[in-house]
Amino acid sequence: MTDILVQADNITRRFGGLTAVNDVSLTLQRGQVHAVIGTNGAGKSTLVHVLSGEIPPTSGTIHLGGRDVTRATQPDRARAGLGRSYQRTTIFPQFSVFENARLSAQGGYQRFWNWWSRASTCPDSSAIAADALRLAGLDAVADRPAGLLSHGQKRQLEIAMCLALRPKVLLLDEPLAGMGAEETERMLALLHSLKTDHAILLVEHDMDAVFRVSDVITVMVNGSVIAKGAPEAIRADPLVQTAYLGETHAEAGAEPSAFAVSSAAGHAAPVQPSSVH
Ligand SMILES: Nc1ncnc2c1ncn2[C@@H]1O[C@H](COP(=O)(O)OP(=O)(O)OP(=O)(O)O)[C@@H](O)[C@H]1O
Repeated sequence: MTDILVQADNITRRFGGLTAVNDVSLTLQRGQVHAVIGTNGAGKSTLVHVLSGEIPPTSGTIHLGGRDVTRATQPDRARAGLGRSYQRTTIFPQFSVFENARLSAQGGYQRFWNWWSRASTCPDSSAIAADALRLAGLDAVADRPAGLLSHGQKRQLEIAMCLALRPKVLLLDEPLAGMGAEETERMLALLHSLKTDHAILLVEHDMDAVFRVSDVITVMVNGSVIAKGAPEAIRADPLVQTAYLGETHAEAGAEPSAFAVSSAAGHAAPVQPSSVH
């Protein structure tokens, strides 16, 4: 059985005369975090929108688990195992953390409607929600109103709500935005633990985090892929250095400041799975 869950081939997306995504191909594989990085306006979010089914590609094809979903709707792709988180928070603040996860589970769990029983007593969606909260490291705060969570915990809850739909693939658009150092560590540990059973696409501006957690990195500039490979290869790629720094710096052999790593040894610290709370 192949572990390639998503195969996108030659994706192009135009907005009028602007080519936001230009002939991009990528695969998402179970067990891997595949990051897509690039300067502002490079086309990263547009690519995520196309993969999730929010907008159609102008051309190209997308296969999910071997099935052609290029023209499938967003709900159809979600049912086929594609989950996504958004840059904005999408939780119900007045509901408890558990209720948020359960509502999400109910959205994805299909059963004959039972008119006379309360939705909150549905054992299936409750079990799925509890599972998703445990995976996301939020079981200890399950009863808290979601609006009272810290920013980092809210982002974890979004991922839990995504997990409650029981996806095989996670498309994560800037999950670290606005997070402090401790929250970032927790989220990286969560991504590290989730990749065992999922294929993860990560769009993220925090380069230190990207280089620590990713197995594969695709670099986009002006809609096109200029490099793809393991983090070490991407860090050393002259084309990438030029794109991020400008030619003069790259020729002088400087490391792009965006790729600077935080550890004293000069290597990014590995993610510690045990730090998921
Ligand atoms: N709905 C739209 N209509 C017209 N142009 C769009 C639309 N969405 C995106 N674009 C344009 O497509 C290009 C790529 O945008 P996109 O948001 O995908 O880039 P990005 O790499 O995600 O940028 P950022 O890192 O700033 O979020 C930009 O020039 C943007 O202005």
